[in-house]
Amino acid sequence: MAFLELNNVSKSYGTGKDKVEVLKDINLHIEEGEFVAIVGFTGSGKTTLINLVNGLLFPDEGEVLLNGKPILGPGPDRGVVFQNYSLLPWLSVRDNVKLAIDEAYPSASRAEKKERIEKYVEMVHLSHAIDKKPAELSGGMRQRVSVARALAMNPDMLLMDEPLSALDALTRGTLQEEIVNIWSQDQKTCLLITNDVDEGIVMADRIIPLKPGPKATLGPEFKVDFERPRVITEINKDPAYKHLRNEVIEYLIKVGANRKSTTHVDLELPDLQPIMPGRLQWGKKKEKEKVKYF
Ligand SMILES: Nc1ncnc2c1ncn2[C@@H]1O[C@H](COP(=O)(O)OP(=O)(O)OP(=O)(O)O)[C@@H](O)[C@H]1O
Repeated sequence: MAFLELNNVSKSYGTGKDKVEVLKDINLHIEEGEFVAIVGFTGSGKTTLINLVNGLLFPDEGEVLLNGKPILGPGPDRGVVFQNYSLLPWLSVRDNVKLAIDEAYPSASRAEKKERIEKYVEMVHLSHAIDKKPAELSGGMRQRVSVARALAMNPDMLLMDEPLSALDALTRGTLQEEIVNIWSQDQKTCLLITNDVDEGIVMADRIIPLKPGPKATLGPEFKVDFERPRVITEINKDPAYKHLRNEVIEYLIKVGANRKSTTHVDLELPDLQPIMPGRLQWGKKKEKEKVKYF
């Protein structure tokens, strides 16, 4: 039994002639401690898929099981990081994180909660900004708060729905590295939704494409065997990296073209960019980032 199981899951919105069949026959098994990236096209149903795991949606057919039990709703066992940060603007960093801790540890003492808040805010390098409000933070800092808030609940699983897609390449790279570092310390099970193949390769153990919808289903998995920590400036010189990247991209282009020829719908491809010298070199620029945030 896998830690997370989606068995023959289908999900539609609407009824009658307005019915949209978004996901069809999704089968996904994730082992405890594994980091899986789902990479897919805009509008293919990635958020629908993560909401089925989060417990905000329920399948029309099939089952979603966590630790062998059906998911009945959201819970502190699953921490979620969204694309749009979803912080409460009138609360400080401290109080945004506290909200999550209050939910996950309602009977903890005030001192225990304080210690926990400070530990996770420090983990994402934001101690200096703990009393600031979201409006006083950059996009990258806000996303760090989201990550701290999700982790502070000590969830069994971290769900990330395109958490970094609104960030610039440097901040994105730094946060990818930080999330992976935290993941490797805590060995949470992670499900990442992304439209960036490089992000999947740098972060995940497996990349699984979600084919374009309607009736989107999962494609074949691509194993990512590179040793960790993965530094993009190192692995992008590796022919195996280029080979894997091209394999995933070629697959996505192929399924995108097939779907386009049968549906007459204009598909927006995921973020497929050629490898450029200097792109995503956060390994080198991390020091600069530190100067900015510490
Ligand atoms: N509540 C809803 N009611 C009706 N249709 C919906 C609803 N939510 C999503 N859809 C439709 O389902 C499809 C998949 O949406 P979803 O948000 O899961 O895709 P996505 O892959 O996450 O997209 P994006 O990459 O643009 O965020 C889209 O066609 C969308 O319009």
